[in-house]
Amino acid sequence: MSDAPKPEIFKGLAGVPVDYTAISKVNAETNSLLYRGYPVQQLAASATFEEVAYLLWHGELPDERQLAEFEQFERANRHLDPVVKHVVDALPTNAHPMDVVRTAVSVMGARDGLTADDSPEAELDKSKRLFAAIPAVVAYDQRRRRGLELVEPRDDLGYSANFLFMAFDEVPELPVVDAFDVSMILYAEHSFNASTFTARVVTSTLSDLHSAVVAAIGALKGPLHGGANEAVMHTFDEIGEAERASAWLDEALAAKRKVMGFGHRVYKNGDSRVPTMKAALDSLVEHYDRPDLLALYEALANEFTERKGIHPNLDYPSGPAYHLMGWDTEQFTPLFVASRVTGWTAHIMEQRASNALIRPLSVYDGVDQRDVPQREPVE
Ligand SMILES: CC(=O)SCCNC(=O)CCNC(=O)[C@H](O)C(C)(C)COP(=O)(O)OP(=O)(O)OC[C@H]1O[C@@H](n2cnc3c(N)ncnc32)[C@H](O)[C@@H]1OP(=O)(O)O
Ligand SMILES: O=C([O-])CC(=O)C(=O)O
Repeated sequence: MSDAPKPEIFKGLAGVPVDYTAISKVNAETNSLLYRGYPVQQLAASATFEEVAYLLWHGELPDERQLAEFEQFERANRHLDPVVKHVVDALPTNAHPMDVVRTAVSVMGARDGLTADDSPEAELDKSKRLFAAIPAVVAYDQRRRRGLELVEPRDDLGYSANFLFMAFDEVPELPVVDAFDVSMILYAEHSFNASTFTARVVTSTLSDLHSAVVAAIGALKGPLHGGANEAVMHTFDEIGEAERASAWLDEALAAKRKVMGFGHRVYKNGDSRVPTMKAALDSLVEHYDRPDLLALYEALANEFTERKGIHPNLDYPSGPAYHLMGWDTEQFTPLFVASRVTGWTAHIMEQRASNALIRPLSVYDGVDQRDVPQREPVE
């Protein structure tokens, strides 16, 4: 090994700014999150997810006419492509739903007539079509696992109501639609998180939009990132009831386990999105009359934050919220995909508009140069 001084490295790129972005601002100091300048809490309170998607792509909220046009486009592109359905049907029901949605997006890419066209118009068109098409994959995947038939979309319903309708074959009640829409808005965008950065790395090689989204889905699947919303529900199942939270935590901490749904790379004093998602969870708890679930939520959050000073992130309230709506636990992260595809594609377009190949340096830390041993030729 060389004994030359080693340059400083920033493991996990922690704290390293790598580019500018105009899409969102995560501010840990003020505990705030802005999408194109708008506080996410205000958007969650007064905009629909369709409006937020439009905002992320275009930089401005739509006016009435623009929104009507976009809604019409989204409703016209909601159907599950029969070829995608055929592929999904061929996958085993024990395949993880994230593998299914990743495969479905890959099939969509291979079938997309615009794959090679990276003009801004084509990229926007592909983004909107992915946004419209992913809910049918996620909803159908849950149904096929339950042995149920595909439910066709309804074009008289908004994005969130229709998404839930395709999954559960009934028009959901308003508090449920509202909570779901809030979750979609909060999950939509979060600057250079691991999956978005992955999408930007793939785009930086001048690869296509679908390839970047497929790679981003792979990054989101991990439990340190989007997979945590599923993991939170497994934790709740393990604990069972509020009274057991403290004893469960004793064991988890003694075993040096990570407690899923807590902690964040950027926010160290709490995730800006949690109060809004917690309010949505509260309304669901009331709607479904599940104070027991809320008691467990509070018991674990209070105990862990008090002991370790580590706060819940967005996945902590989202997990139980999706559970109350009736989603299977393994479908929680695909719901995150359905939302984050808006942020990913906005970043893909931003990266392409001002591209530089992303290729950092490594510091070699292996054996010094040496010669390959010469073997005697075998007689
Ligand atoms: C939408 C999202 O993607 S939000 C993130 C979702 N992910 C999770 O909820 C998974 C659980 N959380 C974690 O693993 C981490 O908090 C991360 C990966 C999100 C952020 O991690 P980092 O910024 O790299 O912080 P790091 O992992 O170094 O944590 C610092 C210390 O806090 C501890 N810590 C952080 N989060 C947790 C946690 N959830 N449970 C237990 N300990 C934790 C670490 O073990 C570490 O302790 P140490 O200094 O004694 O080694
Ligand atoms: O920003 C991050 O590192 C993770 C996160 O909260 C997100 O992607 O929403």
